[in-house]
Amino acid sequence: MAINNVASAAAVPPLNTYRVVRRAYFNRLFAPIYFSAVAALFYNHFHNLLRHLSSSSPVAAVVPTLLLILADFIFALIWLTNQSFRYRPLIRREFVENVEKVSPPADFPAMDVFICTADPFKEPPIATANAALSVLAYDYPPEKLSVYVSDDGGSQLTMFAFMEAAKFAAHWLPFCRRNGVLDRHPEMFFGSCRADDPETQKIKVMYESMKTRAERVVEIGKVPQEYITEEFQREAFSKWTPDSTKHDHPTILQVLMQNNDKDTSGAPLPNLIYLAREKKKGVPHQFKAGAQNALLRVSAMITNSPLILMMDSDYISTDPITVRRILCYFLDPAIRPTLAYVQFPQIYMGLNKQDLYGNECKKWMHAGPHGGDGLDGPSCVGTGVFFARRCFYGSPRELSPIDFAEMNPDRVIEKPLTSQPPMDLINKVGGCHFEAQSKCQWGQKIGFRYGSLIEDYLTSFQMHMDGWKTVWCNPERPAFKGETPCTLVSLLVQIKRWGLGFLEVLYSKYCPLFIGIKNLGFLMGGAYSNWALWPLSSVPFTIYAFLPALALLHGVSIFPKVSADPWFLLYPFLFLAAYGYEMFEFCCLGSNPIKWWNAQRMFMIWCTSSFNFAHFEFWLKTILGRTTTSFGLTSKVNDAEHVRCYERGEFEFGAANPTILVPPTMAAVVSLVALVQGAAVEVGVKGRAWEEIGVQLFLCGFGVVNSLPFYKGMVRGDSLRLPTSTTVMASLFVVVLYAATYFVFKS
Ligand SMILES: O=c1ccn([C@@H]2O[C@H](COP(=O)(O)OP(=O)(O)O[C@H]3O[C@H](CO)[C@@H](O)[C@H](O)[C@H]3O)[C@@H](O)[C@H]2O)c(=O)[nH]1
Ligand SMILES: [Mn+2]
Repeated sequence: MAINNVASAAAVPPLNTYRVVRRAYFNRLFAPIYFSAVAALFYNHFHNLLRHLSSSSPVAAVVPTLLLILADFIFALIWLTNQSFRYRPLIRREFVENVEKVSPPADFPAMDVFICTADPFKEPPIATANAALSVLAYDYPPEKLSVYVSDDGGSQLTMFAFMEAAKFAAHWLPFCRRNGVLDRHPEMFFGSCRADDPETQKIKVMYESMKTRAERVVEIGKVPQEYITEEFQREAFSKWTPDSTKHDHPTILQVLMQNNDKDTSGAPLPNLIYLAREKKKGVPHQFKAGAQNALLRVSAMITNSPLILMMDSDYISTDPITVRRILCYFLDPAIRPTLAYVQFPQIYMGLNKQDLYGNECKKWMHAGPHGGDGLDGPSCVGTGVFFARRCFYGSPRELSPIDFAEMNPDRVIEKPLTSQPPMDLINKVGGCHFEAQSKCQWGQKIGFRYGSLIEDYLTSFQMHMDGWKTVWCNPERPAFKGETPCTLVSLLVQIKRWGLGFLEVLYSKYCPLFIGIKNLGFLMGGAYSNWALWPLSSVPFTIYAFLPALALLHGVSIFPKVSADPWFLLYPFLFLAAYGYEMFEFCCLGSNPIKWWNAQRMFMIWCTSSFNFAHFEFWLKTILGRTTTSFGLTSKVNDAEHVRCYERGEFEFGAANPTILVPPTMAAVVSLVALVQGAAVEVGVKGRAWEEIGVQLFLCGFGVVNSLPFYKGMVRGDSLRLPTSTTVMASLFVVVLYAATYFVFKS
């Protein structure tokens, strides 16, 4: 049934409600005060600039002032656009118990689930299969549920794991139903349950055998003959020709389970479909966005469900009623017509107690969407998100042109899948030349949008500009949980990719600062701008990490003297108020001050490292006119020693190529040296009044406190210490910087 047909507007029991959080009102009082202080700071900056221009040594004074103006301007822009998220955050509640009163289960809309995976060695197929099992077991009519796996790795190893998962599902689904299991992710369930009754024991044995087989094939790198026992398996594997590679193979589609198959209790099973879209060397495949668009088209030919759940391979569902929960929005006649998607928060497993690396991303992954929800809705984060299929095809008012009538998002397929899907059409739409030949502007006007490594952000931005609205759903029991890199270098590389993705949007014709504010207004446009400006934070953080310290090393004072002077007092006010509010917001979102501290420290490291490298890569790419050629998939296989170190709460630096660690190490070195030089030589030996260089001493001290894990890493004895070569290289660069800035400060 199409969602538009469900429930008439009359006498619908409430499905959802919301309220604005109280701190929004406090912020409306606080923000104008802070804004006035920012304005005063700029008045002071420009006043100083004019003064310096007429001084006797203008270069030494003007250059630092200009850099500080630039840094503070970017800080101010980020603060200003961040107000969008603080203006009207919502708390929502769903009345899941009313869903069946609005629509009987037989009339629920069908749902397709898309799971993306890209490499069996970085994303273990058993984990992806577990993710699929967690959604196959949703508390939802199975004949209305279809799970599609997109395998950009085009690997038999992944398909094999899914064949095993299909066999296991026939036992697992009725087991979960019968026992009211809440954790329907087998690995998680068996990890936390004692399995002392015979039924659970039996199913655990089955699971372990499936896991062993799936892991074994990855270990040996192929599916051995003795594992291929059925004719349909032989047929499926024969779709790989001897010259098939990851980057060159035809479309491979295999239905692994379908509605006319029955589980062990006799109930129908959901559909489970494996897809490896066609790949050819030299034809751009647009990474995850390309995979999702192929899924959109292929699924249109088979089930064309009006609702689509998107999940990454490192993501699992942790609450079986989640589909019913989102129906509280998709069945609400007041919300439904313009609702593009319902986004759930990214909540991660495996974080250490105090979230050492700030992976939770409270500010961006929680405060941001929470605040966006009170405007036109949160931006999309790519996983744990339920879309209306319709939103990929034009604005709510107007359907875009489509390639085939089958792709019409409003086309309803009433009968469950029981026969072979139309392979001629599927080969066509799954083909790697299809988009280039289509007149429908895939990736530009329809489907997931191309042009940024963070397709989720760009796509949702354009959907909002098309007039769609979105919802942030954050239930008490998390609906999804995911994995996140827990090694420092892989995290920094991931953040670099995200930074590059934002820069690709910031410097494109879709720059939210212009087109966003123009189309969506100051608040919503500001919200999208805030995201896009994220990697630009590297400019002020790098300036503040190096400039005050280098100036101090040259004995130059660049800030107002510490005194009761109001121009000086601006500094502590702006610093403490910004930091204080952020910590307060963190705690309001269920975090604590230690996690906040770790997150702010990590953010500085991202800024000096990941975002600077993202800028470098972006400009290199722009100047050389290259398109992005690599995604830098995060590996989900963690080294045990790294994990132990992380769990102890210590930074682990060991990596084959730690260049990405050089800039934060430089910041650590320069802050420490400048602090010692400032306090001991300037104040101690030369007898300079400390008030003159007080702000610089404080900033260096702040840098030192934030760099403590780096100093510890330098002197630690274990194998995951900060490599000496990195420290030496960073120190050499600091010497170069010191020498280079000599001419500025001594001129
Ligand atoms: O060519 C590719 C590359 C990646 N992926 C899939 O994309 C997903 C995300 O990859 P991962 O390495 O885990 O990246 P993350 O940085 O963790 O992903 C986050 O950031 C992405 C970009 O914003 C979003 O799309 C994701 O949903 C979000 O979880 C995974 O399922 C991959 O299998 C593909 O399908 N094809
Ligand atoms: Mn991921």
